[in-house]
Amino acid sequence: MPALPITQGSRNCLGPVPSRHVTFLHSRTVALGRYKACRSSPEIQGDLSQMDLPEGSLGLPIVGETLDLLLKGDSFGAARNAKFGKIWKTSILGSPTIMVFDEAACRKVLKEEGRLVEVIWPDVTAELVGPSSLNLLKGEEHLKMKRLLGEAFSEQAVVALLAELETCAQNFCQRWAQMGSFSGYEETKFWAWAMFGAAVLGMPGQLPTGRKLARLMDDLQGGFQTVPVKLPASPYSRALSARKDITDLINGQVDAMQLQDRGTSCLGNMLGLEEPSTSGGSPLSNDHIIDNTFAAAFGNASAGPTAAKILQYLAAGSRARELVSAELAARGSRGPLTAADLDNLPYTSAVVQEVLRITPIVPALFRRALQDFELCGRRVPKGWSVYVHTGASTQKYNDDSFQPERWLCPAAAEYTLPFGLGPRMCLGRHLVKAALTVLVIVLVRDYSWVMEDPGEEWSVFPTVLPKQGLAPIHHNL
Ligand code: HEM
Repeated sequence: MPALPITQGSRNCLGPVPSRHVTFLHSRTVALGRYKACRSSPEIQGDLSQMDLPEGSLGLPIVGETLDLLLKGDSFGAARNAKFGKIWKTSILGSPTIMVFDEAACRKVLKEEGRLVEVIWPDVTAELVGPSSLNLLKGEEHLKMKRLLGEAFSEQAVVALLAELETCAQNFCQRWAQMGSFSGYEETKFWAWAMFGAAVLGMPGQLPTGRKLARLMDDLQGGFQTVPVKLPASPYSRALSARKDITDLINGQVDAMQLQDRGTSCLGNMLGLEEPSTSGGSPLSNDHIIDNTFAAAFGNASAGPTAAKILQYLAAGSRARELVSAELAARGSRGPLTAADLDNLPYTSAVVQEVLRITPIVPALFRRALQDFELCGRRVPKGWSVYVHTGASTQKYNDDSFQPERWLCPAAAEYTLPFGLGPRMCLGRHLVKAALTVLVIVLVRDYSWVMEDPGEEWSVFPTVLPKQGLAPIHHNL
């Protein structure tokens, strides 16, 4: 995600910059009693000038604490959490920054998008994702487009895609069984892109689709992690060339849909959308369709690593696998999956929630303060970066336990915000939850596998990914 500082780009689900998810700041240890609990809503106050900034240090002039961050990686945030609590200041990657780990404060900041804070993206986002993408739209324009696109990615729209999601999951599970052993991280990436191809673009949910989109998206995302120099064969030129190839691919799908029928894909749904207007609606412009298909693709970059956790936690012998298996057996359904199947599998749904919670692939969201405001009794100054560590209370990488049961109790909603909150909440959440649930069902119902290293750790800085790629996994029928 970043020409932004490494961290800023990677943030949002978003995928942009998925290979630079900012995770080093998570809270392994929390200093109790060092911060004022954030109970009040973040209010703009008449005079905040007397209010203290959060504790912490801005480090050296210009470089701030960036070198410390690069040297210490994951422990950079953990050490400061232990010292300063759930809100502290630093200066990294050229920006004075407030780090927010308090769950209630995170929720409040995200809900105040557009009033107290706004999302920040690197300049190259306009070229790589597109100026009409949700990521770059702001204020009313963003809300209007989000509402409209919400119809193309709604729960109802996803129900119409269940057959495609099931076929795609079956294709990959069969492939993995035939492979005997494979790299879980790489293969779930291909699954994620084939799933995206099928559900969003109306392509076959098969390996060639997954491989092609994975390669193009790797090149495109590389554009966030390099200097934006357009020399032949430079990584940035490769990113722009990937953008062109994907645009051609989307246009090809649009032409085919207009000639035949729109089908049930999200792209087909977008073609049927009309921009609200007093003089009768007009179809969504081609720019909006293309750029928001890119926004969705960047979002989808988190789906593969999330699915990799399914392989890790539902391997043969795991308790979660036994309970999913028992739940599926009790339902006895063998025909194509239906919305009712997905609605009536509480433990299986809890497994998906837990897979999204543990080792979160999107651990922080990046904002800029639009004005001075108060948070947890401290002042957040206008213009500073604000890193919102969603689900911070549960981010204990490699030191956490997989317990789907936690989602079966009433307090479940407090555990994490895997899809963010407020106006910028994930557009693809219904789709990816359904896709992950279908993958869990097909895998556990029809296959079994063992992990060579069930306890394989995940690295968290600069990217959230399994240290050995979850390899190899041995599959048997
Ligand atoms: C496990 C997979 C996913 C995770 C964890 C995830 C997470 C998130 C999060 C946390 C945000 C909020 C970003 C912010 O507030 O700055 C977000 C936004 C977004 N996501 Fe996802 N996402 C996932 C999959 C998807 C998929 C499959 C799509 C589309 C098909 C998608 C499309 C988007 C878009 C377009 C936005 C931007 C929304 C806006 O700015 O209004 N995401 N996602």
